[in-house]
Amino acid sequence: MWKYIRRYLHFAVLAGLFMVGEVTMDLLQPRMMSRIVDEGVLGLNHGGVGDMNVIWALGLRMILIVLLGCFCGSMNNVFVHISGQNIGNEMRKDCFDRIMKFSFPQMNRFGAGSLVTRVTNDITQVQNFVSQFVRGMLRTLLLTFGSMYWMFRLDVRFGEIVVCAFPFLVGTLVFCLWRSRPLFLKLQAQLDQINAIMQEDVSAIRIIKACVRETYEKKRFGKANEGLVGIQLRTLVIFAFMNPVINAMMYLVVALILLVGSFEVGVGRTTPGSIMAGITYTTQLLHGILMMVMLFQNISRGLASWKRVKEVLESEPEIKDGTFVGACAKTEQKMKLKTKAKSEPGDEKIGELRGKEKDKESGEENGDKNGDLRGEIEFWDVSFAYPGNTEMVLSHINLSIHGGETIGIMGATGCGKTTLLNLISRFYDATEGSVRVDGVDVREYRQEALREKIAVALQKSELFSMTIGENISWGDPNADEKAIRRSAVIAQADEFISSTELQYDTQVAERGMSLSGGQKQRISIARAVLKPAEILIFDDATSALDLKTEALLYRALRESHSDCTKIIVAQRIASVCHADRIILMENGEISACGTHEELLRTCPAYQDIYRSQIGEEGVFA
Ligand SMILES: Nc1ncnc2c1ncn2[C@@H]1O[C@H](COP(=O)(O)OP(=O)(O)OP(=O)(O)O)[C@@H](O)[C@H]1O
Repeated sequence: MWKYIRRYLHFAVLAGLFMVGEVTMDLLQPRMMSRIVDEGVLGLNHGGVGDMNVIWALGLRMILIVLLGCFCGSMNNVFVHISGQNIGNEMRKDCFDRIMKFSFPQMNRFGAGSLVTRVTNDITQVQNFVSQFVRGMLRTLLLTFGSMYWMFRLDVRFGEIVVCAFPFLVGTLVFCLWRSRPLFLKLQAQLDQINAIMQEDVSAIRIIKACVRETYEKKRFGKANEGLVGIQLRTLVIFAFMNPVINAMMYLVVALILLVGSFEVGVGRTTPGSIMAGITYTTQLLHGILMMVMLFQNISRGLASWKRVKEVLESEPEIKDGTFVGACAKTEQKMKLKTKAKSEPGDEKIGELRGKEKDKESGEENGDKNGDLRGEIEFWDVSFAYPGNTEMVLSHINLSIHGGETIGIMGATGCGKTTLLNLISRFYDATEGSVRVDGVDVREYRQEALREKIAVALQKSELFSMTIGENISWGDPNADEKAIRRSAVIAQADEFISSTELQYDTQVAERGMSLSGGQKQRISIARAVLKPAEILIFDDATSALDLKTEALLYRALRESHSDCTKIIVAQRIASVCHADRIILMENGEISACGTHEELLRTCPAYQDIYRSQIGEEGVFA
């Protein structure tokens, strides 16, 4: 936390200085009151005759002190909040940056609900803790020890009474802190649960309504909410006992001071004004201690929250960046020069691939390792198991995809198609073997450089609450209106967008709730198509489109993106029949590879799929 505090230490120091000013003014007042009573009212120094001049002079000085105290207090608040808010702001930014670098398993480990609680509620608690610490701790300490000092100065016995009460007060505080800290950790964990249920329920509201599960979800949410209330009550009970206990102790101190003070006045060792000042100091001390109670609540909660924020900040991204920045910035000119490389299809053996690699590496220099390659992908004996699992989801995949080639991938659900694609973008690292893009192992790339080469459209379209145009240009923020419209035309989205009143300025509701599944998919495809990438991946991205629209889309794509490597995962033969090669996957392995015609002739599994979809034959003719 010091790292954050250090950046705004100057504000914290200024806050501290103003706090010293404020407390000094507070501590001066009882002394003056005592003099007004003793000298001005009772006239103890003038033979028992009161002195109005003393009352006026000290009264004016007291007003000045109050005003100065007010100014110092206000300035202290300003600087406390500047430092607290800025520290919270920096932490939120750092947490967000860190989360963006998390691998998927890391995301799963924390859970979306917990991450949201940590970045919002937990950081607010830490922010409060810092503010309270800077303001409250210093004030409490100065007020407590300052009051004690002045009580000793007034009368040694007053000081002794307070010193005797002090260990009991501190003991009560420590006890409460010790009992409440684990509860605060539980409180934040319970908030995680509530956030997770809220997120799930809000995004699944349609299915909840459709299945009439509102009552069930209400109960689930209610249970989590009751859990939160239970923990909150347990925490409050601890502090609810603490306040009266401390109050009682302090009133006992006041009573003792009155008792001892009356005796001392009787024997002429002290004055009534000093008793008054002693009681005021005791009240200040009480305020100090009560503030400490508040402070300890915030410290306790803030420390529990800081532990959770620290877990996020200290989680090292599991997927580490390489240094290779690739030749992705090598522009259009190269794109035009590049001739489409469509060599003979077929699996290449690792030995041949390694031989090819050597040839390429001979030309590698100054980061231009991959020379003129664009959109070439190779899988070298790749096997993969999800982190924490031992079962291989992919085994011994050997595949070479040439730049500009169109590859269709088919296979039963759960056979590993998406997993295979995830390895290209390096969302996961291969467990064995290596994946290479443009001749370079994906682990050597800076992730940003690698992913700049790749545009992805998924089956579940993620849209944002912005206009349709902005959703499309999200793929390339520099794209102009013409380019946005062009990609929408390719994605067969222009027609329905143009038919709306605001066209590309139509606002999309959160998560695209205002659009149909097919419309969402087409906008996502337009976004992917717009991105100036070398590899275009469609992971079941056209599943919600009718066959005619899908056929038109792929035809437009073939014309507009002829140089781009295209990988199309689909369940329908109609979606992949025009691909240069179709790969059939079974249980994490490539079971067949060839053109549509070749597979129809030679592959029984493909023939089965074809027969089951025969009603659609007209479309892939
Ligand atoms: N994050 C994950 N952690 C653990 N196992 C996973 C994870 N994601 C997928 N799997 C498992 O990996 C296997 C392959 O999943 P994958 O999503 O690649 O299949 P798929 O062929 O794309 O399926 P579909 O056609 O249904 O989308 C499945 O058995 C799945 O349960």
